[in-house]
Amino acid sequence: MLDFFTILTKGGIVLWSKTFAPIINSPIDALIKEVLIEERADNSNFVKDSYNIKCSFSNELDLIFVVAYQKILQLAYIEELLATIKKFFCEKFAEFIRDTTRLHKYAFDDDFDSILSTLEEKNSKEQNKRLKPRKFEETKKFKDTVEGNKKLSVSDITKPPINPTISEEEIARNIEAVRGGGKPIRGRGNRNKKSGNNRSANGDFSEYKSTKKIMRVWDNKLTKEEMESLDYSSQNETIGIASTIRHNLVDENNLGHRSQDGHYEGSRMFSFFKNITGQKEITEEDLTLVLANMKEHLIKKNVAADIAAHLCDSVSRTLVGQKIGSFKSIRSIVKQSMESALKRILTPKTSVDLLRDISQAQSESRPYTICFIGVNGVGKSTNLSKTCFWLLQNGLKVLIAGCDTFRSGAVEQLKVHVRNLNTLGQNSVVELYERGYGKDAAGIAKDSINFAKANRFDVVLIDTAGRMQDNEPLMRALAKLVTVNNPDKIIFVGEALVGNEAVDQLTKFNQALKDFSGLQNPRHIDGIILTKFDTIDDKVGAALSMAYTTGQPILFVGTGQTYTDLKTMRVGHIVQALLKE
Ligand SMILES: Nc1nc2c(ncn2[C@@H]2O[C@H](COP(=O)(O)OP(=O)(O)OP(=O)(O)O)[C@@H](O)[C@H]2O)c(=O)[nH]1
Repeated sequence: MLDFFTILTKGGIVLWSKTFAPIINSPIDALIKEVLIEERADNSNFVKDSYNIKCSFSNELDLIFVVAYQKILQLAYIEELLATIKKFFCEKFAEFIRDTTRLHKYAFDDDFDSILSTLEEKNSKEQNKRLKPRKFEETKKFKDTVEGNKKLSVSDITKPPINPTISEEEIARNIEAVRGGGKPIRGRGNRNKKSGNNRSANGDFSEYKSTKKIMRVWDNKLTKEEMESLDYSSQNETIGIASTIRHNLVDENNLGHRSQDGHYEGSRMFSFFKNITGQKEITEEDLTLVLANMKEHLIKKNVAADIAAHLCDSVSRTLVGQKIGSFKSIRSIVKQSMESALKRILTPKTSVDLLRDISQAQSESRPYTICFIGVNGVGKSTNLSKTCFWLLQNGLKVLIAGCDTFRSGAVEQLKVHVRNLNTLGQNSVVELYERGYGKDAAGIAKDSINFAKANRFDVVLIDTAGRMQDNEPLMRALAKLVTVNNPDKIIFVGEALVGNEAVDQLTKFNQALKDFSGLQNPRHIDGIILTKFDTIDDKVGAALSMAYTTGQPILFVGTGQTYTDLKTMRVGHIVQALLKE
């Protein structure tokens, strides 16, 4: 009659369960989501698809007892079953439940079967009584039917009483019966299962609940039910039917597994249970699966794999041992904690107010110098020009230093930008300082700064050649340029398209600045411009990887190929995009 019964902690650990029929569409998932997690009104009764699901809570031991059965059934004993199982289980296993230092086996199958059969038997007797004509004659309904010619429906007769209240005495009586103090309880079909010392040799467990063995009396006074219960003649046929039913109704791929103590553990449903949590301390085990999913998710968003792993480890360290409120899913807690971690990483720790810094330099009567570095083709020259446009819009006088003396066409590219920018701004003043190709870039940068100082430029933007992070001679040349000129800001220009590569680039650029500078206090990357942001949809992981690797802010993001496609980064937007499913 039942489809499923489970006992789990509010922390989501299934202590014991029994599946009577394949569960379709996982109604328990819906129960957890709609009733428990979202804390909808009446959280002990729930109808989902073809199921009625009822649960009962033991607040003392933080347990949930859940039963599912077909909603077309009117099972009058469900409340009583839940109450009896709850009391019995809590009493029997209280010590185990409270001891969270290790896993315990909850050998509860036989007790459960006995309680269920007691109640089923009791219920069927009560129904039989109600169905006896003598009783009907006494009922008003019967009189109405006779007098008013009204027909009785089956449900009029069999419907369970609404909101039956189960007394403590009744529950105690049920338990007493199961423990052996009561009358024999008839088995429910698993007679050949060896499950206790009190079983008779032939597997019939009518004696099971009594410590004293009661022999069957083989007289001819068997009731119809007793006759049926002893008739195994159709067993082979039943097996055949069962295999057909299994074939048609059970998705073998979706079957769960059997636990060490032989309990069937469904697949999806259980994993969902593991995600709910009550007033308990979070353990590493609770987090494993959710964090593995989170790591996968971040990597899909293009976060470098190592960084995704570090972040998940740090979230785990933060959460393990924390006490958390009832029915919050581990997933939502992890998400919340990850959100804070992401915000922390992405929020600038140093000033991103370039205009204020420039104004400071103005007050010192010197040009503010910014050096753009990065690997080949990432958009250094283009985004240097966009930055220049922004500075010009702010009324500043800008000198661009053409220090890419390596790639042919680099200087001409800058000339075009300077011409464009001068045309665009009404009172803009931007000039290019260049000495062609093949010369020492560090020297050209130095000359340009001197020129800027002499000619009262507010800012010098130094364009450098693109170089791969493993090219030592070029990295040495870059370190020299930085050492000689000591720019106010070293901006790393990186593509938003990179994944794992981002970490390698940044680490090696910083390492080169340190190793090849010959300075006691070497410089490092001060900020980042993330280019081609318009091409990555929500795969914004590079922003995180770069900020994490350098500990420096993303000053701007490049969002296209025009001068206005330079935006300041909104931390909230990046975090949202990173966590978006
Ligand atoms: N979609 C898009 N394209 C960009 C963006 N920034 C730069 N680009 C394009 O990227 C290409 C390379 O840009 P450059 O500025 O020449 O790159 P670079 O880093 O100076 O190149 P090297 O000097 O060879 O290292 C050009 O076609 C740019 O138009 C951006 O934010 N979005």
